[in-house]
This record gives sequence, structure tokens and C-alpha cells, in this order.
Amino acid sequence: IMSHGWGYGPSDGPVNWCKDFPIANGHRQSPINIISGQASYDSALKPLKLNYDPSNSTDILNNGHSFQVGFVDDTDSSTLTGGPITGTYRLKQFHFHWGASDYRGSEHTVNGIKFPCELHLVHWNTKYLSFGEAASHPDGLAVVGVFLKLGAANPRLQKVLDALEAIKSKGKQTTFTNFDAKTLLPDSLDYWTYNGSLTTPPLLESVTWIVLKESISVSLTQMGKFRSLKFSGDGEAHCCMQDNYRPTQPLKGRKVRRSFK
Ligand SMILES: NS(=O)(=O)c1ccc(C(=O)N[C@@H](c2ccccc2)c2cnnn2CC(=O)NCCCS)cc1
Ligand SMILES: [Zn+2]
Repeated sequence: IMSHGWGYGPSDGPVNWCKDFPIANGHRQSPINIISGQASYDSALKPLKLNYDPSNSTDILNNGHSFQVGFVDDTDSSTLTGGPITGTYRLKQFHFHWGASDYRGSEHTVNGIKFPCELHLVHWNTKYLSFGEAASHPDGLAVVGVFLKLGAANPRLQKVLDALEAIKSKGKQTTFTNFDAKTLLPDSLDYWTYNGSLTTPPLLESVTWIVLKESISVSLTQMGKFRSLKFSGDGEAHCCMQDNYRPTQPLKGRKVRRSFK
């Protein structure tokens, strides 16, 4: 895992990203604060269709910013269609952002409310040849965001959290097969949607964001598992992986639409 030179600390964190990535001050940056009263209902928005094949999950990796579960994406077996997008987007990976405390950690906020954690399911448009190629086009990526709200332990998270034991430090990776990402989704697929960006460098403005209105639960103990990861590699000074979220960015005239009345 190459050291990217960026992180979430006082010197390499979000306030400094603009030095290496000037698009940080661009016109469609993410995350944003979603003001529910200002999101307009759009009856043209279709229901989300998420068809994930559990046999596509391959590995779980600590990439030094978060941990991500990777998927085979060389066929249309795990896809996102419908919703605000046209065409077929393939699931590439999912990862999370979380806080050092239970009162922060999500990237998007709703009416100024922060959640302790946010799940991102990352998809790329199959009109392009690869994720990397898609990431450089305005309609290249679609990320489904799911808020995690403090409450009862979520049994569907447990398999992911148990795997963290093996990837405590940066660069650690282990196999992670037969995981059905669909089990992480809430009952309702009602969503807000807007045009935005990657929330980490290179901050490319190529993401159609689809943020679910309904959250899933996470317990205090489970949040402790997230925080037991390290930003640092083996042998480096221990640096707990937490507060790996970017603050909300200016809307700059963008409209947020909602799929529900
Ligand atoms: N938070 S988010 O959902 O908006 C999000 C989704 C995906 C990526 C991503 O895939 N980034 C890699 C990439 C590789 C090729 C072209 C462009 C981008 C990359 C670049 N340097 N390191 N990485 C790995 C990386 O950052 N992985 C995602 C970690 C989420 S915290 C980043 C953020
Ligand atoms: Zn993310």
C-alpha cells in the first residue's frame, strides 16, 4: 500500500488536501449536509436495484485510510441499476468512515446530525473499461451511502468486524469470501441523491451519490472494533484508525433530490 501522503491528521488531513488536490475546492465536492426540507421529491427517480452475488467477495484490506471489502468486478454479477443512474454499475468495494467518539464519524450529515459511522458501497459505470477509467468521468461512479446509528448490535456486521482481527495495521489483507453485501442494507431503499465527488484524494468529481434515508444499527461494542484498527503499519508508531471522515463541503448551488414523498 503506497503511502499516499494524505491522511486525517493535523498536518496531512482534509484542510490540507487542497495543496496536492486543488479540486478539493471544486464545485461538486463531497460529503455534504443534507437538509431534508430542501431536498425536492422527483417522481422520475426509479427504485434502486442492487443485485449482489455473494460469491464475488474476495478480500478485506486495511488500506491505511479505512478498510475495504473487495469484489470481483470482471462481470455484471454484482450490480447497481435503477435509482438516479442510467446503465449498469458494478460493485467494486465497500468501506466505512467512523469517529473517535459516538457523536461523529459519518461523512454526510442530515440536518446537521452526524452519525457514528457511514458505509460506502462503491460502483463504477460499465460504459467505461475499468474503475480507474470510470473515476475520471462525471458519470463514472455511483456510491451508496448508509448511515450506522447507535443501538442494538447488528449481527450482519459481525462477520466483517470479526475479520478485522487479521488486518489491524496498514497494508494487511486477508481473504473474505461469500459475503452478501446486500445484508448490510436497511429495509427501505428510499434515498437522497446529488452529484458529488470521492471524499478522499484524488477527490475526483465523478460520483453520483445515493444516500439512504434509513440507517442500520451498530452497538457501542461494535464501534469499538472499528476503532481497534490502526492507520499505521507494523513497526510504526501506533495510530488508531478513527475520525477518518471528511467534513461536509459547500453545496455551491447543487440540488439534492429525494426518491420518497
Ligand atoms: N469515500 S468514497 O466512497 O468517496 C471513495 C471511494 C473510492 C475511493 C477509491 O477507490 N480511491 C482510490 C482510487 C483509485 C483509482 C482512481 C481513483 C481513486 C485510491 C486512490 N488512492 N488510494 N486509493 C484507495 C482508496 O482511497 N480506497 C478507498 C478508501 C475509502 S476511505 C476513494 C473514496
Ligand atoms: Zn468512503
